[in-house]
Amino acid sequence: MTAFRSPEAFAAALAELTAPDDAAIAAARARQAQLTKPAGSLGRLEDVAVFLAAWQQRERPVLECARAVIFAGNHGVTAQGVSAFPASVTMQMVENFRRGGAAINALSTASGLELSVVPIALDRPTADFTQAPAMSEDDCLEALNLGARAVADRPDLIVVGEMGIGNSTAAAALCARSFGGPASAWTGPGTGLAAEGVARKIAVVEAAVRFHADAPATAFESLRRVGGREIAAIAGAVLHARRLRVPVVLDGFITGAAIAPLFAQNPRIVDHCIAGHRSAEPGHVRLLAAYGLEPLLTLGMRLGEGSGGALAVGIIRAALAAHQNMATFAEAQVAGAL
Ligand SMILES: O=C(O)c1ccc[n+]([C@@H]2O[C@H](COP(=O)([O-])O)[C@@H](O)[C@H]2O)c1
Ligand SMILES: Cc1cc2nc[nH]c2cc1C
Repeated sequence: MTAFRSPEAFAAALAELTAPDDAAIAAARARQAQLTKPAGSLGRLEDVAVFLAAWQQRERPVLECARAVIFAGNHGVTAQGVSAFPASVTMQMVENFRRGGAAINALSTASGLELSVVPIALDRPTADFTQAPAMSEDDCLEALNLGARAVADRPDLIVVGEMGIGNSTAAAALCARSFGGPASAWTGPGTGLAAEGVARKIAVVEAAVRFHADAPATAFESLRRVGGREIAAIAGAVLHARRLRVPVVLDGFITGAAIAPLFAQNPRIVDHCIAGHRSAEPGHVRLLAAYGLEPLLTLGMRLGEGSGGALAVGIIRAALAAHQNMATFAEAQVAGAL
């Protein structure tokens, strides 16, 4: 399966986004209006049920096959001392995911999610993007297509997650390139840099933005130049999910930043996305505000690996349980509003 055969095919897919199903939205809203509660009293749970109805194209959406997918990649920019951890941790954490010992293993089980781990060429880190494009066109296309493959069987919902030491630097560079603003507005401690390390990281993001300033401002070129393999895979997964009308739950700052260059080209890209949580990484507040997305949870998490997205699926399941299982006023013989 090759969803994106060329940078042009990727751009064309981004230009032609599917729309939510208006009939399913109307049917789901009508059902919500009949359930035994004052109108609107379940707050965002009602919106979540209607959102899933819109993308699954049915009045009563389901989460029988819900999947968390973690893409992993290595980053040449780690040579600049931008992370509190060594790059070797990326591969070691992939092994931990496989053995079942990571937070995402526990949280995806707790939320009834199938878990898929997709390491991408970990033995070939991207180039240091302060000095060269992170990836070749072919490598970027391959990563986009690996992302698309993770949703090709049309699960009922997908949570996107990532693992990649150094990738909060790539995420900051993608945000700065896509939205502008000073590098300092998008750059934070990541895995736990102290103030001096954050200052160095800001200079690295500034250098990256400067180095690529004259490159075409397309989503593909931004992903290729200052992204990473796991970041491009997330972009490919989100875009292909849209083609298949699979709703997406975003995780933290890095999964959000993966679609920043797509948003700059077509802001409708966030319409089939739920922000699972708001990460403690400072740039995430600004990013979610730019997208107009209100996170479901704010728990001070900043782990990545899909953990906040997985946790939000518990809320989404509750929203669907209420939508599916509550009695209507007529069924329960409860009087409606005066
Ligand atoms: O999801 C987030 O908001 C988040 C915030 C900070 C760090 N992370 C995780 O930590 C790694 C990136 O941090 P760093 O410092 O190595 O750039 C990567 O593996 C992410 O999954 C994730
Ligand atoms: C231990 C560790 C686990 C992670 N999971 C996602 N990013 C991570 C970064 C580190 C350092």
